[in-house]
Order: sequence, then C-alpha cells, then structure tokens
Amino acid sequence: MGVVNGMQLAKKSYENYSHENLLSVIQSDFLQFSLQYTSENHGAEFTFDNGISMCLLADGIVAFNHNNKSPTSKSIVLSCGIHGNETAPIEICNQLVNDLVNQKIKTDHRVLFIFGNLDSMPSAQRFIEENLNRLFSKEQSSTSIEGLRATKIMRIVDDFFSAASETADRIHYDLHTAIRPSKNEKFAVYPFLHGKPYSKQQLAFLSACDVNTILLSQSPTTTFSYYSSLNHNANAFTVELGTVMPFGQNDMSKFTAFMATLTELLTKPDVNLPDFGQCNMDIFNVNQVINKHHSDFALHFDDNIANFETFSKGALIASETGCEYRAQHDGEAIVFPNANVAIGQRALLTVIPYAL
Ligand SMILES: O=C(O)CCC(=O)N[C@@H](CCC(=O)O)C(=O)O
Ligand SMILES: [Zn+2]
Repeated sequence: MGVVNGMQLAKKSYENYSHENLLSVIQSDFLQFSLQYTSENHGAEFTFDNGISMCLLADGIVAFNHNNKSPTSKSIVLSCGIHGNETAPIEICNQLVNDLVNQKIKTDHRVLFIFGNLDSMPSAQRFIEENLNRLFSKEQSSTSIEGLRATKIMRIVDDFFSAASETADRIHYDLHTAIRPSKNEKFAVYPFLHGKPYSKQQLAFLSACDVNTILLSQSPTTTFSYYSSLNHNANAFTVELGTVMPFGQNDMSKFTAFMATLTELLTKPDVNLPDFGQCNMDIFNVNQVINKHHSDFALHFDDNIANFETFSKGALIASETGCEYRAQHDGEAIVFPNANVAIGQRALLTVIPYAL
C-alpha cells in the first residue's frame, strides 16, 4: 500500500515516466499506483486496442470513454473510499478499473472512478482532519486535507457531467460500508429529491445489485450523492455494502450480485431488470435527523446494537444537555448511530417503514 508501520511513504512522481512504463504500473494495480504515485500535471491519456480511452484526472481519479455515440450511452460516476477505512467498495472499484485497464472488460459508457480519501486509506482511518462526506457543497471553502479534496472532486464531477450529452442517463453510486453491522446488510440512501419522483428503474437496479433496503432522505445534506443529485440531476445514491473491514479481509463472495450487475451496467447498453413491483424491497422514510449539539451527547443503547434495530414509541434513543431524543413511532429504527461525530454533525438517523 506504500505504507510502513501505518505511515504513508512519500509519493513518487510519475512525470518522467514514458507512456509505456506508466501504463504498465497502472496495469499492475490501479489502487497501488494511486497510493504510491502522483503528478503535478494530471491529464495523461491512453487509448487501448479495444477503442476505449482512459484519462488520469487526479490522484485516484480516472475517466474511461468509448467511441459509442448512441443514445443509450450513459455517464456513470462510481466513487469509493470517501471514508478511507471502508475497504470493500475500494476493492470492488479497483477490480473494475483493473479489468478495464487490462481490457478484460470494455465499457459502453462514459465512466468516472473516484477513490475519495486516498490520504486516509493507508492508515485505515475514516478521515484525517474532517469527514469528507460532509463537505460536498458549493459553499464549502475548507482548506483541510478533506476540504481541498472535496473541492477537487466537485470540480471533476462538474466537468464530467457538463460534458455529458443532454439526453444521457446520469448515474452516481457512492459506495460505502457502515461502521456497525446492519440487520439489513446492504442498503442505499436516496438523497432528498425536492419533490421530484423516485426512479423505480433505479430501485430495481439496486435490487438486482442485492441492495434491497432504501432510505428516503427528506432533507438537504452535504453528502456526495446529494451533491450529484442536486447539481447534476444524476440518479445518485449512497450505497452501503456491509460493515467496515480491514483491506483484504472482506468476504468478496457477498458482492457477487453487486459486481455482476455493476459490470453489466458498464459493459452493456442496458441492464435487464425486473419490474419494480416484482422486487421485494424494504423502503423507509427518514423520520428524524439527530445532530450532536453538545459534547455530552450520548446514545441510550449498546454499542453492539445493529443498524435497523427498532424502538417502541417514547423510548429514549439519545440525549444531550437540554434535549432528549425519543422514538416517535412504534417500530422506528436507528441508522448510522455515532456519538463521536464533531459538534453540529449528524449523530444518527431514525427511519420508519414507507410504501412507495
Ligand atoms: O455507519 C456509519 O455510521 C456511517 C457509514 C457512512 O459513511 N454513511 C454515509 C451515509 C451518507 C448519506 O447519508 O447519504 C455517511 O455518513 O457519510
Ligand atoms: Zn462511509
């Protein structure tokens, strides 16, 4: 990983590498390349024998393009490692990039891969200075490691979607894993759509990916998926693929359906999907977004309680100076509880079942 005793080795510059040598380093493993090499002048381009071109846009950010001008061509963003310790999505995206670079698969679409918080991956930390997934907003001007990275990522995503044809499907799956185990192991957050209709086709796609639980967010956020949804009208989701594990310790057999469906998305004009009505999905509405306001914020349940554990109406879920947070409905469930967030940030969500 370019890491010794948890310390990241200084990155090497690839500026003086010949095209051939650079490609061979990338082909051996994109993630290792991204963690070990950097350049002041990004933008190196390659065209493969199969007609696919690749452009290195920044450390850990690479775009693939094809010569297909058909109306079925989509613009797809796949992001992972926005939290550096969420390794399964990083390994999944790395596999797809390696397969594209080595011409084992050929994309039919424009695809942008983003390995988000490269700096926090070697030490397997969620972030170095601040939570990257709270910084995706045109208004943010943070100069922290993550603030600068968010600014760069937003600029690249803006350019990518601006260059998409008017009619192209715009898709963004931001892949994560949860800190706690979840009763519903894989789930997705559908960002707030400001009254626009939910895409049942997208939900059927997620179901084919083995992601059968959806949380409908009811308010604006500063997450990456909300950014793409709001600013680029993309079908965007935060997708949670299980629990945080160290690199190399993920049971990749749990992602067979996810990998196969994602590969189909990239390589075929369209994915064959069942009707939404045939998908057996659990849909929830977000009922409460509970932010931490004081340092004494405490959760009133054990650390081993899983995401989607339900509470009875009136049960005390969390408290802090001047406030108690209680379940407002029987069967209200908790998601993403974390008392250790920065003051002002989300400490948990509660959700209640919803019928679409
Ligand atoms: O398990 C947890 O507490 C966090 C897992 C995670 O990183 N989730 C995302 C969800 C983003 C969203 O609400 O769309 C996050 O908290 O950033
Ligand atoms: Zn995450």
